[in-house]
Amino acid sequence: MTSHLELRDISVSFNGFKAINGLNMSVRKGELRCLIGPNGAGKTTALDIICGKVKPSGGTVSFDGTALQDLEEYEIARAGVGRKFQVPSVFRELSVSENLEVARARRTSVFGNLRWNIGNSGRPDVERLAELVGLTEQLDRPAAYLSHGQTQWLEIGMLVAQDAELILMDEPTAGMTAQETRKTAELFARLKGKHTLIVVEHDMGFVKAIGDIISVMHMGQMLAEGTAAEVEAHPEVRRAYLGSGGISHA
Ligand SMILES: Nc1ncnc2c1ncn2[C@@H]1O[C@H](COP(=O)(O)OP(=O)(O)OP(=O)(O)O)[C@@H](O)[C@H]1O
Repeated sequence: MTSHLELRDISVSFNGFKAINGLNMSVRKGELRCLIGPNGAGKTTALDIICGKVKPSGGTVSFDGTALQDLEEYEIARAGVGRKFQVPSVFRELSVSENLEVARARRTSVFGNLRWNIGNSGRPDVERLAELVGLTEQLDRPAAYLSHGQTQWLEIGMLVAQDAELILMDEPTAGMTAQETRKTAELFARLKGKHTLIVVEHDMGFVKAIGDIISVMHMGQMLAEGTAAEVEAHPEVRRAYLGSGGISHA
């Protein structure tokens, strides 16, 4: 099967330091890929490259056959790539439904949200989006009053409302309670298949709960890929995590 997203021989330097050094990664359409690795491995930078926040000094990023590496951030967003940052970018003074409306208005597809059969008919669409991300009871609440977990779900709902085909997330469960983390795993299971997801995570319990294939980065390169059992047993992965409490404390 041809890949949906393909990073080939990507390099990035910051002031002469090679943060990414010959990175390769292929992700299939509809896949939920977890990206793990010790601190400083280059995971966040890899997401920054895909969404255009950081430009590679070498290599190519291909998404659905389109070369992204030379496009501007807004052009990459328009091509269907959505990024969720660690600090959510919701409008705190607007209600949940207003935030979802704003995101729907930013949608690039003229056919409505085909992935979820969410069309152009107004509030019922917003209600369906809120249901998807578990915020039905909060529809009329200002985003400022949401819990930390609810705010993360709202931002994910906004990416769905924009019809982002590829959703990139950096540590989405950081700061969440155990119950919120569980609900997030359930949400990701619903999104998988309809969207392609790349999730950078340190919580191995969460990674095991959601991921099919796990990619392990180390020193700006791809060290290993496989199931949780495969990467945990991989000698080089074990070596990379030496001194950091092991992969379970990634
Ligand atoms: N804007 C920048 N300027 C200089 N160095 C940077 C910049 N961004 C990242 N780096 C360096 O590049 C390397 C990779 O950073 P990155 O944040 O991608 O790693 P990470 O795997 O996401 O780490 P963590 O798990 O700690 O978030 C690190 O050594 C980091 O200090």
